[in-house]
Amino acid sequence: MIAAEGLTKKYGSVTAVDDLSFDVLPGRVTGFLGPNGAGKTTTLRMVLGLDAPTAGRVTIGGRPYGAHRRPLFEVGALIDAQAFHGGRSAAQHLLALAHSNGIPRRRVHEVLEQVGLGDVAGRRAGGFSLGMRQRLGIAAALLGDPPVLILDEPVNGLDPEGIVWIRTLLKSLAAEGRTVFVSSHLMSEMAQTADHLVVIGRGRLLADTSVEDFVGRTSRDEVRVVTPQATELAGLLTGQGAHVQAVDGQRLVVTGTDVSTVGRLAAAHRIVLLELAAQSASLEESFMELTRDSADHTADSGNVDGAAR
Ligand SMILES: Nc1ncnc2c1ncn2[C@@H]1O[C@H](COP(=O)(O)OP(=O)(O)OP(=O)(O)O)[C@@H](O)[C@H]1O
Repeated sequence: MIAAEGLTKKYGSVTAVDDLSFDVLPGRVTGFLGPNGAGKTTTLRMVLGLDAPTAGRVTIGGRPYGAHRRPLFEVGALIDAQAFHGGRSAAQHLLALAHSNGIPRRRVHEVLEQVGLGDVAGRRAGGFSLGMRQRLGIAAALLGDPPVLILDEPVNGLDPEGIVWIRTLLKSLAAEGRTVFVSSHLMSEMAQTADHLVVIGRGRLLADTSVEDFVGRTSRDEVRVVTPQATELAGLLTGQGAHVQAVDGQRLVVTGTDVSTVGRLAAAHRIVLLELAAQSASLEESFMELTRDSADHTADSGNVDGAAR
C-alpha cells in the first residue's frame, strides 16, 4: 500500500502539490488522474524518493521509499521511459539493472517476454520507438517482481494494440494482489483500466473514489427542452427542485430531473413541447468539469477544501 499524508511540494512560489492525502490499496488498479501540470509527476517523484516533500510524508508498505533495503523488490516504477543507456541492448540494460540489485539473470528473459520484447532483446534500445521504450521501462519495473507498481503515463506512445496490452497487464498485476498506481491525463483511458481513482487538480485532491461512483457522481444528465411556454415550464420545474437554465426565449437546459418527468409535467399543464431530449455528459466532459471547477475555485478563494466535493 502507498500512503500519502499532507504531501506538499513547493518550487519557489509555485505549489505543485498541495496538502495531498490518499491511500493506494493492493488488489486493484488505482488511476492517478489530473490535467497536464496538475502535479502527478511531482507526487510520484516524491513517492519514489526522487524529490523531497516540502511538507507531509509518503510511505510504501509503511516506510519511505529510501528506507527499503532492496527497493526494486518492493516497488517497480516507470517514470521516464528515456532513462536508459541508448547504446545498450534491451537485454543488456535489464541485465545491468538486475546485476546491481541482486536480481537473478533469468528474470531478464522473463520480463522481456512478458512485455513483448523477447524478439528484440538483442537490439540497441536507442533505436526503439516510444512504445518499445515504454515496454522496456515496464520490463524494468517488473524485474524485481515487486508487490507495488508505479507507472507515470504508461500509455504514452503506445499504439491501440499496445494500449489494450497494458490495460490487460495492469489488471492482471492487480488481480495477483499487487498495488498498481498509474497516472494519466485521460479519463476515458482510466475508466477502462482502473478500479479506483485519485483525481487531482492544481496539486489538490479533487476525488478519491471508485470509478463507478465517480461516473455516477459527476455525470450530469441534462434535459434539453424547446417550448413556446418556456417561462411557465421553467417555473413548474424550479418548483419541483430542478435547476433550469434559460438558453434563449424558447430553449431550456434542465438538470436535477429526467426527461420523462419533464414530459409528464408539460403534458399535465398543457404545455406545448417542440423538442425534448436527454443528453448525458461524457466521462471526459465530467472529468473536465471537475478539474475546471478546481481552477475556478482556486482563483476565487484560494483555500484548500476542494477535496470535499
Ligand atoms: N523542478 C521544477 N521546478 C519548478 N516547477 C516545477 C518543477 N517540476 C514541476 N513544476 C511545476 O509543478 C506543477 C506540476 O507539475 P507536474 O509535472 O508534477 O504535473 P503533471 O500533473 O505531472 O503534468 P504533466 O501531465 O504535464 O506531466 C507545474 O506547474 C510545473 O510547472
